[in-house]
Amino acid sequence: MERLVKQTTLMDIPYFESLPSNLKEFSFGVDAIFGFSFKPPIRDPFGDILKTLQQSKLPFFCIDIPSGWHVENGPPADCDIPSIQPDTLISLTAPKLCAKHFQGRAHFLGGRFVPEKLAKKYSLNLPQYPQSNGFLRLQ
Ligand SMILES: NC(=O)C1=CN([C@@H]2O[C@H](COP(=O)(O)OP(=O)(O)OC[C@H]3O[C@@H](n4cnc5c(N)ncnc54)[C@H](OP(=O)(O)O)[C@@H]3O)[C@@H](O)[C@H]2O)[C@H](O)CC1
Repeated sequence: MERLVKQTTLMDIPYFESLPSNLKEFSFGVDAIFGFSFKPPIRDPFGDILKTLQQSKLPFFCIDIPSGWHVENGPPADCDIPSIQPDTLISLTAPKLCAKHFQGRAHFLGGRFVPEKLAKKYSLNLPQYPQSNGFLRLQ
């Protein structure tokens, strides 16, 4: 049985010790398991975890890189390899190449903290954020 644990440090966010079995009762999921350091093939126990999340059909808000995707190549070519298909993608600082494979509903960019000098140095083509907003919708 799943046990909800109360975290006593940091932000005091409660978490489950194991994946809840009633995923269908949730309205959406936030996927922040892996980022740009993920190197396929996926290792245990994350394969089963991603498979369960994928089969839940929940809409996922993916942070930066959808879990199971390669930072540049995107989702695995073999559809039997589990990965998260984002409903919404929230890229950080700049969209990574894998975002070209995004087919979901909305794509946002967040992380307005790159100094102009640095953006010029690395030829980063970053969009203009409206007013003082810290994020914007790309698609
Ligand atoms: N740092 C910045 O300036 C920015 C970071 N951004 C985002 O933040 C994440 C942080 O990424 P990172 O700390 O590199 O870690 P990851 O989230 O990518 O995960 C690394 C862990 O994943 C394990 N791993 C890797 N491959 C596999 C695999 N095939 N199977 C299972 N586990 C895997 C890895 O384990 P190791 O044993 O291999 O070390 C790590 O534990 C970054 O990704 C960005 O999304 C923003 O871009 C803003 C700027």
